[in-house]
Amino acid sequence: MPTRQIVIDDAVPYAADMFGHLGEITLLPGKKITPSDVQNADALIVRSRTQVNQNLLTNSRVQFVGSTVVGLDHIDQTYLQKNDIHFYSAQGCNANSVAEYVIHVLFDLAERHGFDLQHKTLGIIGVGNVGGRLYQKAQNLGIKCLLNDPPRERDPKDNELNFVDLDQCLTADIITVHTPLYMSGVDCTYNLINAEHISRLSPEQILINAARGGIINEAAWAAQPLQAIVVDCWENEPNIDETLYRSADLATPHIAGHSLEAKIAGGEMVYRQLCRHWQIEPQNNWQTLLPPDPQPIEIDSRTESSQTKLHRLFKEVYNPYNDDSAIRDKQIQKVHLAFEDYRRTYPLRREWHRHRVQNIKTPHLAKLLKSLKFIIDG
Ligand SMILES: NC(=O)c1ccc[n+]([C@@H]2O[C@H](COP(=O)([O-])OP(=O)(O)OC[C@H]3O[C@@H](n4cnc5c(N)ncnc54)[C@H](O)[C@@H]3O)[C@@H](O)[C@H]2O)c1
Ligand SMILES: O=C(O)[C@H](O)[C@H](O)COP(=O)(O)O
Repeated sequence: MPTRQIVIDDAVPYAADMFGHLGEITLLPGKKITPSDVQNADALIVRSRTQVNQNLLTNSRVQFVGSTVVGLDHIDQTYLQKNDIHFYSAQGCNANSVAEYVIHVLFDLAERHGFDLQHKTLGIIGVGNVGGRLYQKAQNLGIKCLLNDPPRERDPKDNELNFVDLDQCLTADIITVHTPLYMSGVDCTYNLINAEHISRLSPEQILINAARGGIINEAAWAAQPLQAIVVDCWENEPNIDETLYRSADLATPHIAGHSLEAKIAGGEMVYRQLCRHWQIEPQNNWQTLLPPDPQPIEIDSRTESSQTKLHRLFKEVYNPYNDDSAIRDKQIQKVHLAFEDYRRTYPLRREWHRHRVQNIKTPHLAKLLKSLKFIIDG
């Protein structure tokens, strides 16, 4: 049998080590994969920056497409299905990474604006893999939540949670969206939070988009006085809107899902699916290449409040403002240029469960950290 050819987005970590025993690997920047690159490929492994459609695949022999991310707006699934091309998407691979990003942001906003998160309500629009994990974490932290997810609410079998309608959810102190980007249909999410909704928000409210640009009306959002505007996902990335960018309290370049664990999980889920598709036994030796866990973190202060201690801990683990300042510039053209480069060379970020915390003297905090999946020592 001729050696199989596999084209992979070079932003998939450990791709050659993971997929190398399945065939001949060609690594390319996701945005630059062309029809000629995939013409003789048997499998195509992408992230979100490759538009997978007829233009790309019409003359290729690709029979397997794997997307190592969650969003599906870059994939023409109808075309793949019509042409009997097996498609697999790593749904949920980065849910924890995004949920942790939002919690880090909440703690930072609480410190900057001097409020206690337990006195705030969090409105979660879209309660799937990301929204569901965020809800769990928020509950563990004693944050009251309002949940909005009409598709789940309509499902008679899905009765574990209480949902509210969008208008009710938009009364929360802090609102965060975690839906897919649907351009049409009964659950259309494009402009889901429209100018009318935004005009009714108060200056004390906070609005976060770490899902997809376009779910929130950006022109109205930029003009509305709010306590904080947090944007990770933008329309027309990387050429993001300057007015919204200058209005944002935190502007990150679509990295909420970019923890190392999330990127590896996405690649591994697709890898194992391709092994199943080609009936080849998966191998694990690439896992020996993973970086060691971070150094343990000490928390030994009995004086500060739990929230302050937690906030110090969270900042030590990850500070989203570093991802803001990394590309911030007075000239928007420089921000546009830095946006994609920074994402492709994103610094190492480890999820909470890779961190050990030691010397905790307050049992309440130890219990709370365990519920948030930090590893507690002593
Ligand atoms: N910023 C990032 O790095 C990042 C990372 C992961 C995912 N995302 C984005 O976040 C989205 C959600 O990710 P996920 O893994 O939770 O997906 P998911 O499919 O598990 O969850 C999406 C949820 O949204 C709900 N939903 C659909 N239409 C809705 C509507 N009109 N109103 C309210 N809820 C609606 C669905 O019922 C589902 O429960 C993804 O589609 C992706 O675009 C961004
Ligand atoms: O769709 C997703 O999973 C996320 O938006 C993810 O951050 C996309 O990652 P990218 O391919 O843009 O690096």
